[in-house]
Amino acid sequence: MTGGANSDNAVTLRNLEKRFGDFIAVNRITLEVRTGEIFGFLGPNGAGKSTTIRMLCGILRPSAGNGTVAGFDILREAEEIKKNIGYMSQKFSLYEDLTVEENIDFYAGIYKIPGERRRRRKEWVIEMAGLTDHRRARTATLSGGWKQRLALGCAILHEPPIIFLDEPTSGVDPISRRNFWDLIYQLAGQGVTIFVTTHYMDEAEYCDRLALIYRGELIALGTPGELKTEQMREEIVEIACARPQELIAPIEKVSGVRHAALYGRGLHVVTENAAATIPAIEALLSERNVGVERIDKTAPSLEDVFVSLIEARDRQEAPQQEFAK
Ligand SMILES: Nc1ncnc2c1ncn2[C@@H]1O[C@H](COP(=O)(O)OP(=O)(O)OP(=O)(O)O)[C@@H](O)[C@H]1O
Repeated sequence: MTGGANSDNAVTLRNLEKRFGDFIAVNRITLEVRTGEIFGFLGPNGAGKSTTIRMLCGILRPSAGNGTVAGFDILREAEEIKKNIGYMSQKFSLYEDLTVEENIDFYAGIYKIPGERRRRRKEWVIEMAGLTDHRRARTATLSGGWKQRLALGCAILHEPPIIFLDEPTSGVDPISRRNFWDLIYQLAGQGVTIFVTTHYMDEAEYCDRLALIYRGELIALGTPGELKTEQMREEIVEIACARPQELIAPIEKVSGVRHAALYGRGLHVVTENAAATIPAIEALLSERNVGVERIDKTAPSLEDVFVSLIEARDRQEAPQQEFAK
């Protein structure tokens, strides 16, 4: 296969698998990412997200299966893929001892960007990252948000059509995260495909489509809206009350209740049947003399959906096992 920017799919995976000895880190994942899409790749720690991204970027060889990135075969055309993607990990890959400009020059050299285009791209990165007044500052002295935008700029100096971001916002403050996502939207608006892993549910909501992986397997795929309406078999009861943390254990003993978790100032209870659960919880709370400000059936959040899908998978595989985040 030869590469091509005109393909409808920026990424395709067919039964992609990675084994480390006997351990299966990525288990036959099949999916497609469309050109220009912001695709979120989610899953608990150790689910296999980074391993998948490393195979897609041509850094790690799959044990089985195949795939393409920017139209290039991940098994046979890894070098072409590296030229056509940007990759940024949570570690940012910046040289702390170098200045902002020196870091940009270093990456421009790696990507072999020639003269005039190099100057133009360098100015673009400095402006995009808001570093005009700090271009000669040592990178070590920059705040986390600035480093993050500089790292993104360095990763996309060569204007790749596809960008892989592996937990790009971990460890930066909420305002910086928001600014970072504004940049992501701008890039996607220009037709760039974004493949991003994150642990933050608000960021998952910003994605066009999401894949959830767990223990190396793909367990859900769809838009945030589809996942909330189609993937969730249980219903959610939201409770606003005092001392919600003390109520988790007794509520989880109510018949039909699968799980209860703190949510804002109250609780989200995952149940087989909200209509039956609400009176049972009301009775329990009145027995304990806990005043309830509000108790209602509500739409699930993405976090509810993910917790529910992961717990369902755990029950299928090992009925006694508890989900450890
Ligand atoms: N080189 C390796 N050798 C052996 N096991 C590995 C190797 N790389 C990853 N693993 C294992 O594969 C599993 C998946 O790891 P991976 O880093 O892909 O998870 P992740 O979903 O990215 O997790 P996190 O959110 O913590 O980054 C983990 O159990 C990890 O310990």
